[in-house]
Amino acid sequence: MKKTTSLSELGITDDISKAFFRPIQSAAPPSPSKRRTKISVIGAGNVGMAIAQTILTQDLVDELALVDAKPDKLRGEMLDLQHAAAFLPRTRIFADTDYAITASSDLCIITAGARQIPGESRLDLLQRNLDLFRIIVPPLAKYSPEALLLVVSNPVDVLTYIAWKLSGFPPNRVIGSGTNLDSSRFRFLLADHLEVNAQDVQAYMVGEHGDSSVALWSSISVGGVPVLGSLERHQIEYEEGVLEKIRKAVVESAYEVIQLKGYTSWAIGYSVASLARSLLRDQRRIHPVSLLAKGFHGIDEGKEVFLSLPAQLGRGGVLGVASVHLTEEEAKRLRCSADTLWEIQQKLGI
Ligand SMILES: NC(=O)C1=CN([C@@H]2O[C@H](COP(=O)(O)OP(=O)(O)OC[C@H]3O[C@@H](n4cnc5c(N)ncnc54)[C@H](O)[C@@H]3O)[C@@H](O)[C@H]2O)C=CC1
Ligand SMILES: CC(=O)C(=O)O
Repeated sequence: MKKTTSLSELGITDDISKAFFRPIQSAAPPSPSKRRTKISVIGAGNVGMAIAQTILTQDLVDELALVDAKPDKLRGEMLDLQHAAAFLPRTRIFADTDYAITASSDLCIITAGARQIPGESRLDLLQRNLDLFRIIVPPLAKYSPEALLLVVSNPVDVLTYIAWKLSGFPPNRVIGSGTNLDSSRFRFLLADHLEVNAQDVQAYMVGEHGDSSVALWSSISVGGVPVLGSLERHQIEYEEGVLEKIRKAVVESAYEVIQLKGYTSWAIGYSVASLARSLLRDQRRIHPVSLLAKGFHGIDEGKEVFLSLPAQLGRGGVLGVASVHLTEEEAKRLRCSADTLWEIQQKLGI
């Protein structure tokens, strides 16, 4: 791939900066212990670029590396972002088809791969994206052995398991974006219905990022007030059918966007940038993300599946799983999701 045209390539040397700035007397070089933070985004498609641009506007890193298999598209995307430099916090952006540019990343975000066409489920993408992950994950692990891996490509839960196996990383450093997005959709629908701000609604979807995701009704609160308890106190009846309709609306919202515009991108961009912030800035915030879920809520210890549960995220990756209460029905649905994913994984031979 052709390199960015820099001023030095045009024969303009770094010495020129001396015409503008002279060092102060007795200045020491920058401290070697002050490391620059770096994120690599693999896949410069709709999702990868939405994530990249959200990361840039939120000033999350010093360096952003982009990798894709299509060199022209990749260079075009890189230049387009670089041309916004005058309006953005200073971030060094570079791109290549060679994974060497991802070296020493703090966080690698994988978005490469096939996406659903209308009518396809996320699980339908598995075989195509499994083959890609065999190409993508080993070099990422080789060039950034200390990095956190954040998987976005679908089906995200099974691919997070695969990334864990292929990387050899400890499970706390391999995370799937999971139901962080589904939970945002859930909060939006609830906030819209209740006419409140979605940021004041605490509500989690857990389990598979997909058709079998589980809504945790008992833990929904608005401004700290538990919603179901409050309805009961005011003797407002609600029906299980209504709750299931809202859950279905969350699940179907991705299909609707794909039907209408061909893909989803903006919401996943913000969702992943929020995860990147919690991880790299050690925010210790709780996010529902896909993690190694065996042993939680009755999921068999022998079943190595990745599913979303509310987890505390920080610089070390997954710091812990929140002890949220699940009703017996919710736990049963979660175990059902785990069984489905486990059966799929058994057939992969990984
Ligand atoms: N987890 C989630 O919540 C969400 C996941 N997704 C998933 O994200 C993935 C990407 O979706 P889009 O960006 O819309 O697709 P896209 O088709 O726009 O982009 C995919 C990119 O991957 C690149 N690619 C293919 N093989 C590669 C390789 N070996 N190395 C590097 N790059 C490679 C392609 O050149 C393309 O630029 C899909 O699997 C989609 O289902 C999408 C939205 C939300
Ligand atoms: C495509 C997808 O996984 C989503 O938007 O939820």
